[in-house]
Amino acid sequence: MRSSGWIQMESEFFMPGLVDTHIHASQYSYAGTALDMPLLQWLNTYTFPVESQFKDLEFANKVYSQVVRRTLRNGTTTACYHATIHTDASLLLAQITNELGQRALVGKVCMDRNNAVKHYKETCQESQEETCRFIAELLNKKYPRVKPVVTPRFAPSCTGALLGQLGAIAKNNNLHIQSHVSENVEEVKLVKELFPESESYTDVYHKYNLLTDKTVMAHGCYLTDEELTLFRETGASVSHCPNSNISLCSGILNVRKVLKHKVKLGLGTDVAGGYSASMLDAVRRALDSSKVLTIQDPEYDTLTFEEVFRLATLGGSQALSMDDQTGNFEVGKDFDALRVNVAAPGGPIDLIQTDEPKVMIET
Ligand SMILES: Nc1nc2[nH]cnc2c(=O)[nH]1
Repeated sequence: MRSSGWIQMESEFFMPGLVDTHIHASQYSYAGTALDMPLLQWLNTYTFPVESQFKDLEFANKVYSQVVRRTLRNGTTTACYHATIHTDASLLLAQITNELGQRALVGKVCMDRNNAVKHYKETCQESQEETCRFIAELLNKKYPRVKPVVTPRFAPSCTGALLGQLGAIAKNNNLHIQSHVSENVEEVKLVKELFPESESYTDVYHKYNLLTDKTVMAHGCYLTDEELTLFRETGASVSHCPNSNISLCSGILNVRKVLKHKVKLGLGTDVAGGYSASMLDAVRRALDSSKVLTIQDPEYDTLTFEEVFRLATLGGSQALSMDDQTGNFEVGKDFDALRVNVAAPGGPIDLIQTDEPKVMIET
């Protein structure tokens, strides 16, 4: 066997663990609520006030333990997490993922601009110093599967000075980077106003050395051909978060266009913009979104189930530059696997005699 998606048995099979390339652990407490506003208002009204509570380590411990347990139960063996601006709570999230056995990238969020909720931001210097402390303390723990990821929240929350410092920190420590890009029309317009010298939203990150082959950017609904070319050239990837894109009425990512540009692509739940912490839900929403594009344009080549399954596994590991360790059952990788029993008593599946499991092998 060279590389395989499924290993088949009677009513049970193993499949590669699911890879969530974008999830806000700190937003889990209000997942499934508060989806009545577009992105920028939603951040100011719900998200920032909730995230500011993570200064309280007891609260952080409660929410982070719940979200890691829940995502593991949902089959997420690898997750790329946004925490909050609080270093100690972010270290706690890393500790919890390590203890519960999830492979994870954990990011202490950086933001030195926030006019709406003034107490939920750092100075540029604090953000830089606390990021360095977060990285040093986390690396010092030597967790085998949990690593830090440099996390500027998104361009509107950061000054150019902070973005530049974070680009340098990531480079000097050879670290992953995560952020958001081109999620919503109003946000793209705001970035143009805040960074008039940049050619595009993507160019803002590129200018500050934040686009590398270890960068994952969430959403990208409005990326132009030129921006996707920049992603391709730098090796940066896109995290497609269909539940969130629909729930916040942000837009619909044209996955075919991203794939045509040969940009690495994974799937994300984007809790709590996305109301579900399940990657199975992300698979379903990705298929639904693709079908909406086909309804709008019958020439649009709808994604297949097999393609979306791949995005949720190997595609995600490629997007996180972890495909040397996980994503499928290729010899030499770690065995991040889900054991699925489709005939489990009381389970959600009714097996009909003619049902045949589909065997997918990728070589
Ligand atoms: N969906 C989403 N987009 C963002 N852009 C900046 N911050 C966020 C966030 O928390 N969620």
